[in-house]
Amino acid sequence: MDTLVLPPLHTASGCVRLPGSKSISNRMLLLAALAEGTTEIHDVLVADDTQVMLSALQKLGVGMTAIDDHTWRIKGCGGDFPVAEADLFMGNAGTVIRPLTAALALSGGHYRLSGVPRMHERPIGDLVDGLRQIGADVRYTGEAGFPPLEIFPVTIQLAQPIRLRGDVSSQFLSALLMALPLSGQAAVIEITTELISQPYVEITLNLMARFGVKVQREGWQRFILLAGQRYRSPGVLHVEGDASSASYFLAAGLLGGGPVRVEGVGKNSIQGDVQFAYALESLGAHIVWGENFIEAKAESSAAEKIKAFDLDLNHIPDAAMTLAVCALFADGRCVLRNIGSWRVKETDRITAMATELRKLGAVVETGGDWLAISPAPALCLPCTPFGAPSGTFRRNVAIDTYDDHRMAMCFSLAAFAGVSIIINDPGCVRKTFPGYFAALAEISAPVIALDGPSASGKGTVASMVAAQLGYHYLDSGALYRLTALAALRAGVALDDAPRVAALAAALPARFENGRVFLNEDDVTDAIRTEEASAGASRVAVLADVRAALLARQRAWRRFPGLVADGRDMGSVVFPSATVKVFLTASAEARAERRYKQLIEKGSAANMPALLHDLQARDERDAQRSEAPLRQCEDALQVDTTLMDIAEAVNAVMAIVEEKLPDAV
Ligand SMILES: O=C(O)C1=C[C@@H](OP(=O)(O)O)[C@@H](O)[C@H](O)C1
Ligand SMILES: C=C(OP(=O)(O)O)C(=O)O
Repeated sequence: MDTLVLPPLHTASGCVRLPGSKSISNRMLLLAALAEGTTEIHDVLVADDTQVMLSALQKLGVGMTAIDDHTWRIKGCGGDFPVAEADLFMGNAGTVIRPLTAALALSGGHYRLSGVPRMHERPIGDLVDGLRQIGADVRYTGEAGFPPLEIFPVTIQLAQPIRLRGDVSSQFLSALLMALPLSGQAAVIEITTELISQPYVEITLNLMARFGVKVQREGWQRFILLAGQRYRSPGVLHVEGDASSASYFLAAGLLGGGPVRVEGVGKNSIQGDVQFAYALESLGAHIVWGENFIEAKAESSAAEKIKAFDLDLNHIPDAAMTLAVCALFADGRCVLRNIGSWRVKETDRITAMATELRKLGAVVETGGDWLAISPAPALCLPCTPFGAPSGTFRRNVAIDTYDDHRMAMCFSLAAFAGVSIIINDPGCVRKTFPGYFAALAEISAPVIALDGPSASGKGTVASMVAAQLGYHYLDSGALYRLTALAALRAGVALDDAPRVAALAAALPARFENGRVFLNEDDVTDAIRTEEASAGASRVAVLADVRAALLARQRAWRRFPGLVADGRDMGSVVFPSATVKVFLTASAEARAERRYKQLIEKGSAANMPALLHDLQARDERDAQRSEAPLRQCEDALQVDTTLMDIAEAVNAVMAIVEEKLPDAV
């Protein structure tokens, strides 16, 4: 089995661009297929659950074109699927099997729907009961009440109100609501129980309205659809960022100090899971709402535990799991109520959560629909940005994830206790967020920023420190050299900022085993020539180029950590770096090192000229308006004038040991 070892995490800050919402993506894709006209949907989630929907629609003969990974053009078929008989694979996607069962039951075809073994344990009986009341012929081919299913063509009759249970999953109501307009008849749904997860039904009603179908709602008990309503394409649609996925980063903002900003959802989101932010506020987070972002940070900079809570979380069943892991950091017993639906999701989440939280030392009580968590005294830590005590709590605990993406994602947050956590089968996040761990690393993986003037030895020292720690290594100067080389090779003038920046943004660069490639071309030596060096220094003054390379450099921040060397690592690229070192040496010492290097290579060298060049370069680097070379206030200086390489590495390692003891 694959495992991921997360290092102890201490701080989190930065910005995460959220992937598209699963709930919105799958609804929009289906409604676009059921509509008349062509719909272009942007920012569609790329993950297993949406792939299941796309593959099913494709198999049903719906006309679909991928404009790019995230953008689909769907030619609606008005509910009349071109393929009238098919076997469809539903994976473990509730947002696919429930709505498609209803839509196919009304479509007049013959279909078989099956999924992964866990899908065959997830109930669908209430939906099938509802569909049978209108004459649908849906049969269980395995155990009654559960997929797999077989659907036969019939004539639908909507004489009576449909009586539907709403206490197992809201997806049954959403599914019926989305399918009923296909009948063209008037319809009434009466909910015979409490309706859980209500905000998801609001998403359904909102998106149906965008496709031109209105539903009258009387409380959460009666839903009325007038006859003759048909879905019509609204043209172009955008999917919001996923609010459930946002919960992990917002929680990281609280546990790791923050601020952490998620982009793609904001105060006008149609997803109920944005209400997670209010719950987090009651734990002590400071939340800022924007039009298209939410930001979280710890309320106070003093060492404080987060506040214990007792909350009804029926409205945010998915994001609620994130709160269960936050409870590890609370100052008392926390209770999560009204979460019975957890038992029938990707796994029995109440049991799974209790089992894994106990491994971390928490005392956990469970009921049919609730969970209470009393953190182990050792895990009752002050918020870790302010320094976690070490050595007293369980480290290297292996967390089982039960093929449940949310188990993997929310337990990653336990690493903010300053302990390393092993996530078993981390790939299960592919259900809704394949890039989750990369995104988490970008805001939380430890960074050691090593800045300094040219020839200070920072490249050699940084790569040796990275090797000792088992960290990744970013040679940011190489990116500027690569950009210059790419421009020279493409015949682009080095001061043509827009064109050089475009090259930088799309640089087909690879770093492998100490070699550097542009496409398939090994350019390790080519980027070290005088021409490339001079070019690098020219393109590095262009603001557009620096901006284009910023995201690329930040993407280097991966677990277990990063050593980054350059001139603006601590000031611009990784301002929240845990360790910042300014590595310097007298101009004379640096010129002498250069001189020796050149002589060793058999090149001609002239000491006074080298010294003059270095001083001129220092001056240029310090004076430039974009990210000038300077020592950050929070950086420690290491002067290597009188040191050899081993001594310089030791000096940096001593700082790392002090600031990041668990890395060494
Ligand atoms: O309709 C939806 O998009 C969803 C509804 C919720 O399920 P329940 O209604 O079963 O709680 C939620 O847990 C699921 O991830 C997505
Ligand atoms: C419950 C979930 O998924 P599904 O859509 O399969 O119900 C979930 O994503 O947490």
